[in-house]
Amino acid sequence: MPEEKSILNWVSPGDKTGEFKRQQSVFRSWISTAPDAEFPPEKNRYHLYVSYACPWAHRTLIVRNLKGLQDIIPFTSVHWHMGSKGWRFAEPGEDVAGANTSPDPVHEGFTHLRDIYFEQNPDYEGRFTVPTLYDVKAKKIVSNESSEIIRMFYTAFDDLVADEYKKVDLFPQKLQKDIEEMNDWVYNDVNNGVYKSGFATTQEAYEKSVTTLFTSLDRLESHLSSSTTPYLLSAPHITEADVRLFTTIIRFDPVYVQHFKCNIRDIRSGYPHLHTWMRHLYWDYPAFSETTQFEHIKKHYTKSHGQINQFAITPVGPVPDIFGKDEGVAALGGK
Ligand SMILES: N[C@@H](CCC(=O)N[C@@H](CS)C(=O)NCC(=O)O)C(=O)O
Repeated sequence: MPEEKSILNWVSPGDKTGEFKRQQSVFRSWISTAPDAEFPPEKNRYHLYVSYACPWAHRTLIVRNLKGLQDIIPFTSVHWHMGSKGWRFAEPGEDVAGANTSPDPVHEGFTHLRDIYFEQNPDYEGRFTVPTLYDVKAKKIVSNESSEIIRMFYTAFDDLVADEYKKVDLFPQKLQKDIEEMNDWVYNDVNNGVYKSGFATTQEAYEKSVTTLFTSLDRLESHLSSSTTPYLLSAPHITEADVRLFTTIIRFDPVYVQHFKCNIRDIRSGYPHLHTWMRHLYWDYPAFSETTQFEHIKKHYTKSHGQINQFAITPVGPVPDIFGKDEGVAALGGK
């Protein structure tokens, strides 16, 4: 494959700005209860392909769990390594950490996620990304945009889940405006900001992104310090804003601080409110802890990005990946 065509070139070699520019997702259909819907909600009809390493896919696993969709939407995680053909499935008999890290159970013989994209269109030229929500019956990709997949999960399957899950409202009417506003800057500066910092190929592009990232982390810290509840928007329960921020913050100390050079501060010693908020979600809600696989997270980034880490050595620390709920840096022996 010529260099400029490699999917592992995160900044196009011809781009003098050195800035990472994330592409728009291509598949944007919706699962809907409308009478004539192409993709109606049905148990076991849809398969969710994720990577435990990926923060965008992680959103969908958390929401699937919070909304009680585990028996309705099966999922498979790809192997943590991304090579020149993109994400691959585990091979038969291969031992990969985490539940559902099997070969593709839907398509016998498919070895890579991209095989599913080429099944749709042999001339497909977009990226082969997780999450991918796939309709097994129609053999079609419904969506590969996490922000939309999670919103489908909020309500589309409500007729199929128990009442306790129907009640889970991650996008309540009265907070929608606040959530959208926060999504806007948190997506650009934080969720995508770590990638813009880490993939930058000029000093200027890196510094611009990393400075914006930390300004926005400061803003989140101050936001949480005045929250009247343990959640981001002073809501009495988890909302979309918590889910979307969590998947970046949980990866921050283990990977982004060193691998993406996001090291002005770290979460555990520099952001007490974010640290408490993150550990509350992780330790008190299985939806967050059961879907977090630190081995995938650490190995994926450090062993897949040859341009950043030539020898693919995964740093041992930080230790631990996450502190216990009531521990802090002092647990390391410091005061
Ligand atoms: N906007 C997409 C982004 C998804 C995305 O970029 N996923 C990454 C993994 S973290 C991926 O699969 N990248 C493969 C590639 O770009 O080749 C979403 O939120 O669903």
